[in-house]
Amino acid sequence: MTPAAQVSAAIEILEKLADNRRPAGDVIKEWGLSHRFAGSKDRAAISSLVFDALRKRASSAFVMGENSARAVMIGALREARGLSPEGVGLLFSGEGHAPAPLTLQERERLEQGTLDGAPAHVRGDYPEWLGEKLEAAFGSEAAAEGAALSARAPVDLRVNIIKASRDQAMAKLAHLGAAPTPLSPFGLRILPGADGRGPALAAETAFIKGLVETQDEGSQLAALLCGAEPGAQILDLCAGGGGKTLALAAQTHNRGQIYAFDDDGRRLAPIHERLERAGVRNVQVRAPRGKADVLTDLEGRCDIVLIDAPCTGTGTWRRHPDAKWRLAPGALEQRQQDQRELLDQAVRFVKPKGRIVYVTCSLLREENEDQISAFLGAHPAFSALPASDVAEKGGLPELARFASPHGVGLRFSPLTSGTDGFFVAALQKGDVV
Ligand SMILES: C[S@@+](CC[C@H](N)C(=O)[O-])C[C@H]1O[C@@H](n2cnc3c(N)ncnc32)[C@H](O)[C@@H]1O
Repeated sequence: MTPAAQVSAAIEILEKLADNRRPAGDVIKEWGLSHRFAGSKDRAAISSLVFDALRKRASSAFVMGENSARAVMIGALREARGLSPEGVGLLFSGEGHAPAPLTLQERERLEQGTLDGAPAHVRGDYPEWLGEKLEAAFGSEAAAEGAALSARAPVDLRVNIIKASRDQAMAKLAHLGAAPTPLSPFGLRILPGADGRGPALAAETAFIKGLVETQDEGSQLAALLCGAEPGAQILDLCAGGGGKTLALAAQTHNRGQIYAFDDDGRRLAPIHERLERAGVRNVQVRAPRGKADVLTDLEGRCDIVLIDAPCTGTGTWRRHPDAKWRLAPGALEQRQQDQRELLDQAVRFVKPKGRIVYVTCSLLREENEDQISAFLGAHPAFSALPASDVAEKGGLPELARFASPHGVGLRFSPLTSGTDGFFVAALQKGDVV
């Protein structure tokens, strides 16, 4: 397919997405199945165009003065890809499978359209209904945070220190331009290409041999801030595919025991292969078994209970830009309910002086600081560790500068830390001295 035909396909997919709240990945896959002539490189290029347009959907529509899929694509070619009006015009030639030529008005908008006077939710490319909540979290920086969330994310890797040092892994990935991440001592970063596509990591020997795992730097920091020491008893209560479980196993140097649980057994499925590849030997996977309580034996025994809570994922919009437009207020309420229940459930596993580490990849106070203050109100036996103590325990005292301005915990975001958005709070059983 020509680049112009790929743009036509992206517009077709954006039209389908405008009518429903379906995940973009599903609609792109469907398009591929009904257009068999498109090869894998075409599909990747189309997917990248769709994601760029979704990242900048509101600002592109504003610049173009219209919110059709075509207008959003045209605007995003300028806003996300920096194409000149001439560059866009070359793609919109009307020849073959290219989209129809630019109208006079479209060209004019491309040349002169600006975000001057645009409201914060447009400048920040997020849904209007979330505006108040993001302002509660970020004040006058809400639009700037949103704009940072609407940029492309790099590919971050965590070096598996069970198998290699960061320098050794970096040398193996030098051909991809891998460089150290600024905050995590085990992170490597690979920047996306001009077309927005990342490297084919699954084919890399360093990945196949378990030297590296894909993990955003913010997620690496959240795992480090658990302060897990070799020999610790750790319950990873929302282990999912095991991203944090693997990081904790490396931090504990395979010593002690990590119990990986998730109430959705299907989500745990990839963990077995990942543990094997990483050379991890101190993880027990506790899959749910009907109504049986598979965690009873852990009551009162854990040094750390990690709750990597289900959340709105507002901190990961760089990687899942469709999620911001699909998010509905009801989903936020449901997640808050899940989080409250998980915090209550975690209590029974913590031993005296042990702690709950509560993590979300959300930026909303409702899912973060507010949850923690409600928990502390209901559970006087627990105290929040100050951000500086959490950072210290994680071996990264300099992270104390990310202390939340809204009370307990630490906050990371694309604008402040260059990572996905994450919130981390540690709640100790017993007084903090
Ligand atoms: C943010 S994801 C976990 C990601 C994972 N820890 C990682 O680092 O790759 C949240 C997980 O919580 C699980 N979950 C939701 N409600 C739960 C509950 N009540 N008990 C245990 N797990 C739950 C979901 O199935 C989902 O896999």
